[in-house]
Amino acid sequence: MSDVSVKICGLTAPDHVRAAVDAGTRYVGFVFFPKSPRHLEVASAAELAHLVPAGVAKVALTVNATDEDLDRIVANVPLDMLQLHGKESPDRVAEVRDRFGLPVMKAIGVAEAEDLAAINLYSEVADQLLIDAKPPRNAELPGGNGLAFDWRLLAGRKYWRRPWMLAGGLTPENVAEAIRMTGARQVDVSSGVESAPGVKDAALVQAFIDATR
Ligand SMILES: O=C(O)c1ccccc1N[C@@H]1O[C@H](COP(=O)(O)O)[C@@H](O)[C@H]1O
Repeated sequence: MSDVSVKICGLTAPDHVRAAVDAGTRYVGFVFFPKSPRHLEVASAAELAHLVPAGVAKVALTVNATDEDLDRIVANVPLDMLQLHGKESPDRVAEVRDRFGLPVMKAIGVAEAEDLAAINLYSEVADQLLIDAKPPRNAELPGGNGLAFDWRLLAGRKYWRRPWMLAGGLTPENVAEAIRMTGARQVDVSSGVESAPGVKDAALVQAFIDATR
């Protein structure tokens, strides 16, 4: 299970960044979605991004963002990747990738086997895929709900065409089992390392990363 890369998503304060970096994260995620308790204004995200050392990738998470939204984020926040976590079509993913010149990770919600078809579809246009639990109907947030899906759906299917991350309801307690069952080489967590919505807990962040090793 060595060399599993971790993304700690939804950092909202400088001490969150320090906790994630000190614990050995490979990616940090900044959320730009006003309904989320992890939402950041562009200026705050820029301040946090400047605390991230080289070697740790800075990811902007957006949901059905317009070009105007993305222009503002990309112009002001130093970034390494865009995470598209809404209902962006394959054409829109390709368009964002071309227009902004950054690698794009497309989130795919999974609840049942038929949802996996989207993985091949988006593999044509995205640089990475994030395989997350499908949000409940009428959920306020399309992710960050602390919900897991049935990891058995991914068992034996680890060789997708693109690098992928496992997400959804991961915690320090269950991440080792999730990696074992799915073969994931990258994992992403938000609410599972928080003491309250939007508040990352340094001990939980450390425990999560330790549990992936
Ligand atoms: O974290 C959020 O607030 C969020 C908002 C809107 C879309 C996605 C969001 N988070 C992403 O969802 C995964 C899973 O979250 P969790 O670990 O189950 O809480 C998270 O890693 C983010 O990439």
